[in-house]
Amino acid sequence: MREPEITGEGANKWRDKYLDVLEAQEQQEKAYQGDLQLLAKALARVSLAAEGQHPELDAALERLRQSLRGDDKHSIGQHLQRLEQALLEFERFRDKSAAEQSAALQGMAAQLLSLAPERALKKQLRTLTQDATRQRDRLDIYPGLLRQLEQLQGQVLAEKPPQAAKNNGLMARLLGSGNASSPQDSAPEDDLATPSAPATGAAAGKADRALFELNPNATLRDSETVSENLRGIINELLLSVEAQAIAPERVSALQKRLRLGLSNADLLPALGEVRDLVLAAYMAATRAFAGYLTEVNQQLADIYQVIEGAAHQSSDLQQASEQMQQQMLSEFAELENRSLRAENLDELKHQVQSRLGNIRAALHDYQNSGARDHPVTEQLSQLAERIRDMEQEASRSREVLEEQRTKALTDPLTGMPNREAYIERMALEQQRFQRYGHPLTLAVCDLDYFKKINDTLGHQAGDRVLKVLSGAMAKRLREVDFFGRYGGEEFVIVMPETSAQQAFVVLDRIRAAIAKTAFNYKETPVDLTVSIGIAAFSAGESAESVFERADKALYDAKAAGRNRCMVANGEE
Ligand SMILES: Nc1nc2c(ncn2[C@@H]2O[C@H](COP(=O)(O)OP(=O)(O)OP(=O)(O)O)[C@@H](O)[C@H]2O)c(=O)[nH]1
Repeated sequence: MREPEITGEGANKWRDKYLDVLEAQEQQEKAYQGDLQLLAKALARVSLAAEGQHPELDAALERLRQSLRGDDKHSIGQHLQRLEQALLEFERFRDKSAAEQSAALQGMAAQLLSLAPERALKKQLRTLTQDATRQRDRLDIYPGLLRQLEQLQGQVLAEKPPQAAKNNGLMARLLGSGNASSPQDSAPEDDLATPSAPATGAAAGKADRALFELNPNATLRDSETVSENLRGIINELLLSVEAQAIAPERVSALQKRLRLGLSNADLLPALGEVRDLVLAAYMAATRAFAGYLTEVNQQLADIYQVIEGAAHQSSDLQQASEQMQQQMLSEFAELENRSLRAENLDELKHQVQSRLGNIRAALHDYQNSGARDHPVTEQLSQLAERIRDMEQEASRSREVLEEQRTKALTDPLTGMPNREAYIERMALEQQRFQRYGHPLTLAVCDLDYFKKINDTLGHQAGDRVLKVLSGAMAKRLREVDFFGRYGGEEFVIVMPETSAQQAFVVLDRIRAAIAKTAFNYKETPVDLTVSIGIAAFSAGESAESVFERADKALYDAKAAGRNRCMVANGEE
């Protein structure tokens, strides 16, 4: 068959169309080539900018650039693959180096904190440390943090004469080097009457600022003794775990060594001993509980066996038995389930006890269902007896756990609730505040010139003051108020159903009473005053934010001359 002939006009039309398409394609290709070149240029620039981070990454980037220039026979695809590997390696390296930088920043901040700078600087240093911890993956923040640290360092060092910093190196302060207090240290900082009693020695004079620093170049002399602060911390640690119960001789030997004063050579072994005692206490508790659970399991297995045997008895009995078996199986399943979900020992024990109670009730029902005359009943009643014993044991364990919990929430020095207890109580009060909207006020209270008491009368006197003062304040508050030690010489007071103004009236009365009270330490009068910052919760406000405002008000009270209460701005 013949092809239809294309006329001259038709042929022209097709050619024009073809030429148009060809031109459009050529332009597209040109544009594509242009984009490709721009992309290659941009990639080369970016790769140059990324240089200097890590040697392997640099090498991979160089190869990529060569390939982009066409100097390399390998394809870009191969180089990109290698680059990806180098980037993964770099990411690991970057995380590690971020962690190291963060640790170094924190270490530097800790050193400055150990020089006991004034409150505002101390606070800024702590914030900086928190920032370095919270955002440690963000390398871009480090230059800013370093600049901040540099400024703070300048301010701290301007505050502390370099001489004092040099003579009282951190390690020396930690260990109470035996140097006499420098005149700067013992000079009164203010117009408060200086108590007439002589300082109780250099160790006591400097102990207050002790912080532990690992300094590989520190020179240690055997005559140096561990500062009172460190001793206090170790003692508190021993008191707060059950070490006394499991290794009383080791604990009293360690306490004796601490009382007599540790030489530098003894310091590390003593810390090792503390670590071992704490671990031993923990392991003993874990072992005891594991033993208890094994016993529970054994009991449950015994019960199950007896019930299974009973399942083949008379039909009435069999029905009762099957019913009980069902109940038991579901109790076992529930026990297993809840044990897995339990978040702490206390909860776990509670679960075990309540499940055992259910199993016992099921046994009781079974015994009352006509099974009394059956020989298996005797076995069951023996088992029930044993389960009762176990329940009593579980209840005793709960009491012990409750005691431990109370200990964990109590500050061992003052016997007052500690910061953990404050956090717990605050969360509760905040929930109530959100639900009912009744006024809720927080106050932060700080002893004035406490460092001077430590410096002039010694650390033990300081401890005594903290104890007496906290008792004096707590007893003047209502039952519903919360009073706790937040840390150091700082206390917190949570006052439900109280506005900032009402809190001011109460707390200012307490402040005045403290200022008027004659405190004595070994017959030496001690002037005690407190400054208090007060802030009331406003709708939707977080506990941290209220604390910050109360703390700021406390700063203001200090700055305005101390021995006063101040309400946070805008609440008067
Ligand atoms: N004895 C004793 N001293 C402590 C304890 N905790 C913190 N300190 C000391 O309390 C002192 C607080 O000193 P600073 O923060 O300078 O405050 P301050 O001397 O009270 O001065 P202002 O608060 O500005 O009036 C430091 O010397 C700490 O070592 C403790 O448990 N016992």
